[in-house]
Amino acid sequence: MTDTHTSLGSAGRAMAPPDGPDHLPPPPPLNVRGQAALFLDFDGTLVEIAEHPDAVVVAPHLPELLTALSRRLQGRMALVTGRSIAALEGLLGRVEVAVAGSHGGEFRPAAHAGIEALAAPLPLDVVAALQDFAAAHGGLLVEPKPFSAAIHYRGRPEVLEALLTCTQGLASAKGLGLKHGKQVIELTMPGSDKGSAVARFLTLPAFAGATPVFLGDDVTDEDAFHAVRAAGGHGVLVGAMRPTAAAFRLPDVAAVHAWLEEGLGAMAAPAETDRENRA
Ligand SMILES: O=P(O)(O)OC[C@H]1O[C@H](O[C@H]2O[C@H](CO)[C@@H](O)[C@H](O)[C@H]2O)[C@H](O)[C@@H](O)[C@@H]1O
Repeated sequence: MTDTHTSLGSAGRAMAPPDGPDHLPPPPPLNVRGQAALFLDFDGTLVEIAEHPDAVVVAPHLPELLTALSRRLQGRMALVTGRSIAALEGLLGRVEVAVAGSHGGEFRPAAHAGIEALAAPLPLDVVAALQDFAAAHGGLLVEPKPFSAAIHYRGRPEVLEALLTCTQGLASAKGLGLKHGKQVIELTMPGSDKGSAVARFLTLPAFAGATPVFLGDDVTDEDAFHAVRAAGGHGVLVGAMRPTAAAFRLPDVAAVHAWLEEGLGAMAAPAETDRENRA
């Protein structure tokens, strides 16, 4: 099944460059000696897309890989997902990594910190309106989150036009953001997206002076690609080529895992780095 979605970032920016290259090179190895900061999307980047949000398969080594990377980067790493943090941890377990969830609506600034709300809760009547639409159209999946709600139309492309009319009306009436991802439309509280989440991480002491890298597959990751570019870093598009603000590309989830493992393998543990610095 193809994943059709809009060609605009969620902030409505055209993804640069619209007439840009038809291919992008693979990213350089993670800059282990420098001050790399690593930001990772989840669905389509760390796990393959599945027919249902609960059906994704987490590779057994993935939680350990993420925790090890975060430690080696001395906390300069975060997962930045459209899922709620609770849903993410339901799949991954409690990984020791900073996280932004619900498209930047919720924020855990460090591995062992509490979760901060960066947006007001979505009004309950918005979720009810999406559930009414879902019931009237053969039972689409509605995924409520603390600061956004997703309605999935995977396998039901015929409802897209009506769904866009419904969600655009709700977004306009309630002053909400609308994100059109892979076979999903999400309504979000205004003022937060993956770009604002990355920018917030970069203000934290742990990320000071870091050169950020963001890996993501979906158009909703374009806000984050813009944010890392603005901070002197770069985005890595995962999947098929499309107009994007990313500078590099990896073809699939397997290539992402291989790139992360290569980066981890090349990294000296902090204790070893200290020894090298003293030598
Ligand atoms: O930002 P992400 O971590 O990539 O999350 C984006 C959305 O991912 C999930 O939906 C997508 O993945 C599902 C499982 O592969 C798939 O069935 C669905 O069609 C995709 O849109 C998740 O359910 C959403 O809440 C996330 O916002």
